[in-house]
Amino acid sequence: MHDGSGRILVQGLHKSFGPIEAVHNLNFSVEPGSVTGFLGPNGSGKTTTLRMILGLIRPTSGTAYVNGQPFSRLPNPATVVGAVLDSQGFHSGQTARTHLRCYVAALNLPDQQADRVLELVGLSSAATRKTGGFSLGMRQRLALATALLGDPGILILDEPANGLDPEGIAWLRGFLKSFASTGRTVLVSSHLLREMEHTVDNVVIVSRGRCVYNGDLEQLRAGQHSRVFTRVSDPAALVTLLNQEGMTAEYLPDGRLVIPGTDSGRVADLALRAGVAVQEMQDENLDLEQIFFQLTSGQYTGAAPTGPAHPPTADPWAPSGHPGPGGHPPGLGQGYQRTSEQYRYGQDDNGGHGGNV
Ligand SMILES: Nc1ncnc2c1ncn2[C@@H]1O[C@H](COP(=O)(O)OP(=O)(O)OP(=O)(O)O)[C@@H](O)[C@H]1O
Repeated sequence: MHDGSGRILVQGLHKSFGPIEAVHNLNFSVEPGSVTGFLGPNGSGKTTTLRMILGLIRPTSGTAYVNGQPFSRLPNPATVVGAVLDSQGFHSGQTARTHLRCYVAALNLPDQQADRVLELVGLSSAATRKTGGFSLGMRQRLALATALLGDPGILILDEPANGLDPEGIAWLRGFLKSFASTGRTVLVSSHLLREMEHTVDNVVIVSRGRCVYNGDLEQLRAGQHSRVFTRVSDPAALVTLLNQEGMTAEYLPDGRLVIPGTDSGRVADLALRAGVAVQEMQDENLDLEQIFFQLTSGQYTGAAPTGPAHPPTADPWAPSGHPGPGGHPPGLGQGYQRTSEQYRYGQDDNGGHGGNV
């Protein structure tokens, strides 16, 4: 029997498709009573992970538990988990109600459950319309309605905001928050932080199949996410002292150093101790979007964040075939376009994803 906890637990999950390592040693839990965002750039392994949680593909190693059980062992899974991985699979000639009634029959539910879920997702007025004429937003709602048929305690949705207009996103936000507020569990993936920023309470952020942050969104926002750009007379001497103090620094192509997780006062003190002259110093505080970008090593190509501008110069960091200046969000500076490993000084113990964040 499942434990009824409403908890999703992912332990050491790993998936390779031949030479492609889609998911690498993922560990996280999703708790009931809150909305958890599963965030990461395209191709970072979100869908693969959700499919493993739902027992649709077998992990190379590791396990995912839902209510204390692997999904495949859940009795009556539709009453435990409602999932939407794809909102395209409707028969275009069927009405919304007929589509739902097929599932109602398969799940042995009362007929009126179809109309109940249509009402929950705000589609009652479209019950008799053929799904072929549905907008993307209506399809998303109908897919959600299908997932809700078994009155599940857990919802798992893959990119449910894709293609929704701002009104649709606001509706989805209200729906998911109210679902979670009744003590139920929501895990929702997105490659756009901005879409989910006001919807989720907790986030699991993945980049290249690895977890780079797992925790409270507010803590991520409130954490120490400042960095300093500086030009000094002897960068190597300053970097040596920074490293001794447990800090990291990177060289920018224009000769400046960028030092994450600190402020100009501390850097000035260290420069004095190192006996180097400071020629230029600038503080920068990262907003949430920039933090996300930094955590995902510049893989993120979502909505452009705002921030202090940096001089637009030819981008020597951009890998060939990738956009140069203008190909990355404005305001981030060139330091965020390249992979961190290429020019990082000092320690980096989390795979090069901005260890100070
Ligand atoms: N069936 C498969 N066969 C081979 N490679 C796959 C398969 N499924 C996924 N991949 C690869 O695994 C990696 C992770 O893909 P996945 O779809 O899980 O990422 P994602 O974060 O959901 O991306 P998106 O937001 O674009 O859907 C990608 O490199 C993808 O090409």
